[in-house]
Amino acid sequence: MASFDLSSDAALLEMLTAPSPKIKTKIPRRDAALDPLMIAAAIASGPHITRNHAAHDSAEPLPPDWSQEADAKPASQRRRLTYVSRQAPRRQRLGEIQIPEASRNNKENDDAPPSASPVKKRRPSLAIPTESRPVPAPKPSPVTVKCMARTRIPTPHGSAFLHLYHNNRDSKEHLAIVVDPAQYDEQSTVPPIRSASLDAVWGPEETETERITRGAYVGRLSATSRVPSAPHEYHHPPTATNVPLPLVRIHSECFTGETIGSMRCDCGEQLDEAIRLISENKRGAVVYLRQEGRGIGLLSKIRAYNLQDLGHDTVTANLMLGHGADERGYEIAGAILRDLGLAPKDADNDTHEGIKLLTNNPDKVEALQTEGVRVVERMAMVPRSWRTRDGGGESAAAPTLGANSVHGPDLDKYLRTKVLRMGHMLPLLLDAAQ
Ligand SMILES: Nc1nc2c(ncn2[C@@H]2O[C@H](COP(=O)(O)OP(=O)(O)OP(=O)(O)O)[C@@H](O)[C@H]2O)c(=O)[nH]1
Repeated sequence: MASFDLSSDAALLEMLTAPSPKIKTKIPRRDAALDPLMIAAAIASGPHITRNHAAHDSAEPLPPDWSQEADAKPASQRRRLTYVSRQAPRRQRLGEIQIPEASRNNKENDDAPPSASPVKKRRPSLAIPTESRPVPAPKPSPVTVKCMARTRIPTPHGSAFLHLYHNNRDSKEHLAIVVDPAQYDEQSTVPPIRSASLDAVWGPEETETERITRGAYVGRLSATSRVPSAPHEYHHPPTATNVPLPLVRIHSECFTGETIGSMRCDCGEQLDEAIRLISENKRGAVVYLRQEGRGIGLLSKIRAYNLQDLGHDTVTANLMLGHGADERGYEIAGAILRDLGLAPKDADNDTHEGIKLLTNNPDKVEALQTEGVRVVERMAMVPRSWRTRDGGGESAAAPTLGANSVHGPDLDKYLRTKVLRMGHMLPLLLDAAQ
C-alpha cells in the first residue's frame, strides 16, 4: 500500500498560504559599498577596462618625462595631451538601436506640418526648479560637552583621573585622562585641571552623595574622606612662575593597536608613552577621542588592512574604500579642553597659559588652533623602536598589551607613509641615523 507523507503536504500548504512576512525598511549603511574596490582594481589594470570606458583608450600615452616637460616649457609651447574616444559617434551608435514603435510615431508627429494653431515649443529651462535646488545644510550648533563622571585610575606611570564626556554632536563617550598629582596636595598653588561641567551643581535636587558618586570631589576619596568640589570656576592663570605648562595629547581610538597589541601601528605604545610623558611633566591630559581608524570606523579599518596586505599604503587603502585619508574632527577635543580649563573660553583671551601638544601631525596642531586652543609648543612623539634602534631613549615596560615597544615591517611601512604622504613631522629613521 502506498504511504502518503501528510506532514510534508501540510508544510507545503502552510508555505503557500501563510501571510507574507513584513519586510522591514533597511537603513542604508555607510560602509557597504565595495564598488570603489572594483574601480581601483580597474584603474590598477589600465585605463581601458572600466565599465564606462570599455571602448575608450588614450590615443597618445603620456611621455615618460611629461611632468618635467610641463614645468619647463611656457604654456603656449607645451604639447597638448589629447584623450580621444575610439567609440563610434553617438548618432551612429544610436542608429544601430531599434527605435520602438511609439517613439517613431512621436517622431512622425514632430515632422508633421504645423497645425492651424501651432503650439510654440518651449526649450526646457536650464534653471533648477526651486523645489529641487540644494538647500544649504544648516550650520551645526556649537559643540557643548558635559563631564558625566570622573574617577581615579592608578596607572603604571602614576595616578590619573579618568573623565567621561557626553556631547551634543555625536553619541560617543569621549574621554579625558587627566594627570595632575598636585590635586592631592592641599597646599598646592598650581591651578588644578578640573572639569567645570563636572563641578557644577546639576539641579536643586542633587544631593552631595550624588555629586561625589559622579566624581565632583576634591583630593583623594576614601572611606574617611569625601570633600565635594565647589561648584565655582577653579580655572585661573597660575600665579607661581615655575608651574609646568600642561602637556596635552589628543589621541584617537585604535582597538587593534591598544587592545589586541597589533604591530601594524604604534597607537598602543603612543598612548602609554603619552601618559608616561605627561606624568613626567606632572601636569596635563590625554583627550581620548572615539574616532577609530582615523574616523572611518573599525569595520572599514579592517577592510583597509586587507588592502594594505595587497600592497597599498594606509592612505590609498582608505581612498579605495571611498573614505578620506583622515576623517577626524577636533571640535569635541576643543570643547573638552575648554571644559578642563586647558583652553581659553573666549577665543580672544590671550592671557591663557596655553598647552604643549604631543603630536607629529600638523593637522592636529592647526585644527586645535582653529578651536582657539593656544598651542605654545609642539613635542614630537618618536616611536620607541626608532629611538632604541637609534641608540637613544628607553622603553617603559607597561603591563598593557602592546604598550611596550612595537616594531616590524608593517609598522615601518605605516610610519613611513605617515611621514611621506600625511606630512607628519618626524625625522625618518634613516635620516635620524645619519
Ligand atoms: N584607517 C586607518 N586608520 C588607522 C590605521 N592605523 C591606525 N589607524 C588609526 O589612526 C589613528 C591614530 O591616530 P593618532 O595616534 O591619534 O594620531 P596621528 O594622526 O597618527 O598623529 P600623532 O598625534 O602624531 O600620533 C587611530 O584612530 C587608529 O585607529 C590604518 O592603517 N588605517
